[in-house]
Amino acid sequence: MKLNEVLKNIHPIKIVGDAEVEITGVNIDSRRIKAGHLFIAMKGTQVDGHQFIAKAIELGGKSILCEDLPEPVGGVTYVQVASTEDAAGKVATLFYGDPSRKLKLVGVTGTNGKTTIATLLYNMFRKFGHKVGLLSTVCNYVDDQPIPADHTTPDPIELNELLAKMVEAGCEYAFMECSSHAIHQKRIGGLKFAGGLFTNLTRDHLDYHKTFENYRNAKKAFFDGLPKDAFAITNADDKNGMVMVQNTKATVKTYSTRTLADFRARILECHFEGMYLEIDGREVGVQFIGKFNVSNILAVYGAAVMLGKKPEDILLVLSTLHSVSGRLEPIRSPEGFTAIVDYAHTPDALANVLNAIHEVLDGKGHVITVCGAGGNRDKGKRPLMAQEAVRQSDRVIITSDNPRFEEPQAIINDMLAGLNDQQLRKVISIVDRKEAIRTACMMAKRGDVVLVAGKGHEDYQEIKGVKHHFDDKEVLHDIFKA
Ligand SMILES: CC(=O)N[C@H]1[C@@H](OP(=O)(O)OP(=O)(O)OC[C@H]2O[C@@H](n3ccc(=O)[nH]c3=O)[C@H](O)[C@@H]2O)O[C@H](CO)[C@@H](O)[C@@H]1O[C@H](C)C(=O)N[C@@H](C)C(=O)N[C@H](CCC(=O)O)C(=O)O
Ligand SMILES: Nc1ncnc2c1ncn2[C@@H]1O[C@H](COP(=O)(O)OP(=O)(O)OP(=O)(O)O)[C@@H](O)[C@H]1O
Ligand SMILES: N[C@H](CCC[C@H](N)C(=O)O)C(=O)O
Ligand SMILES: [Mg+2]
Repeated sequence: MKLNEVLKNIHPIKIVGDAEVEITGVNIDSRRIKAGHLFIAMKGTQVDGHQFIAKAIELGGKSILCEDLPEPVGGVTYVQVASTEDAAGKVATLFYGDPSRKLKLVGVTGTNGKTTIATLLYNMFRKFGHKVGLLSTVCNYVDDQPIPADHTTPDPIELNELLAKMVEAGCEYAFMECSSHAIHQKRIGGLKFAGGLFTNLTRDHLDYHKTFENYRNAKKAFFDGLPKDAFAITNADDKNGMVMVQNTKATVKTYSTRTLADFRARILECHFEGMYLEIDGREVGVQFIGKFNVSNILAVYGAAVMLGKKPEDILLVLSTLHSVSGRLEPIRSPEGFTAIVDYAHTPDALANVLNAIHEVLDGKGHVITVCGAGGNRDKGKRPLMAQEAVRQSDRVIITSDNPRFEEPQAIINDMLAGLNDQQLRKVISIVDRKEAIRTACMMAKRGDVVLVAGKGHEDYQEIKGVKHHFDDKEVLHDIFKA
């Protein structure tokens, strides 16, 4: 492909050299440059990619997209733009054949529920007989082929490469999570969305966005960017639900478990095995628990309706779907208590999961919670998470999540600092996560619930840059076998 073909959707300030040069690849990371690639130099949060331009040329890069023109090297073409961050997605999309226009792409954003909703939509549309793609925190899929994910939303190059693979595999639909980081860094730039979904907004990632307002605006930018022929489905029960869609060109639809909305549901009955719901006047049994999952299910239902599926067919498939890996996943112990592995890693998610557990327990058992908080992430949420855990549990064991480059005990101390003397009486702290889970299981009696929160599907614990194998579910199964 020729360089000028991938520049069609951007407005270069200046081009130095041959714009007709053939390019064999596009990359934002100099370390991945191969002969003939276009290197896009981006100013990141850690380093300025411009300092790797020489390295990219040394590795065979034949063209450079940048904001600041360096001293030119013969035989290399330079394209200057105002923002490489803005250009990267638009360029990558054209290089990969504009894949998002060749399938129906639906994005999900919000603080909690993205993985759940995107995965349920993926499972549902496969059950409808379509080939489907999924981009999510847990794993990416090109039809039935899993491709490991290390971000919630991949970088613009990997993202378009994956979408192109989906198109090539014959996928008609793709469902993806759009994290606030990704929207803010324009990783999704240049993509054409058929629809967007909003879940909810509570505090997270303030380490990155600094203020709640910036965080909200990052999410809102996704809806601002949707085209006229897309749909925007928002949660009318969330304070920020209508804010999200106030400037969108897309067709707005709402869902609610409480007020008037386009898509509505209420709980008729609930057990640990699932719930009976009434959705838009029809009854359906689902294999999920928790009020927040009713919202997630409604978002899925609404998206399927907007994608042209019939309500009765949607409900039939919904009743066959089950919980997403590490999201409210129950494991029964031989002693007769229930362990629940969940990915709740924000104060709000913890509160919701504990609520869901109490809805089912209905006062007939104790709740023992094991939780921690991730290192090198939002510190402000730590004391709040401890408070939420204590508020709705009989005992709490505070432990390590992914300490990353922080001291595990220091993170635990930040959590404990949120508690008063009376609250502290319910709490013990054990740095070693395996020991913490084991201790919780020793405390539990028949009918109790042990909630193991924070890591969900993760099969590692990240300590000082190294990912050590660790899997909450595996630890529980080992304890139950012994
Ligand atoms: C804070 C953050 O979001 N950082 C992301 C960002 O990196 P950055 O801008 O900091 O990059 P940088 O390290 O400063 O480098 C600048 C540029 O120089 C390039 N470079 C760098 C070194 C080199 O030798 N050569 C080279 O070319 C880099 O490729 C980059 O283009 O852009 C990169 C490419 O897209 C991401 O991989 C990187 O994710 C980091 C690893 C990360 O941990 N991100 C997390 C916080 C994240 O994105 N999480 C969200 C949401 C999670 C959630 O909602 O739960 C996610 O979508 O996963
Ligand atoms: N609609 C919801 N409202 C509140 N909490 C939710 C909701 N859905 C899921 N949760 C809780 O949040 C946790 C994370 O859910 P999920 O992985 O679906 O969210 P996510 O938005 O993908 O998170 P991440 O930002 O880490 O990718 C779940 O384990 C559950 O505890
Ligand atoms: N994708 C999120 C998930 C965090 C999950 C939790 N286990 C942690 O490590 O904090 C993040 O990177 O902030
Ligand atoms: Mg996710």
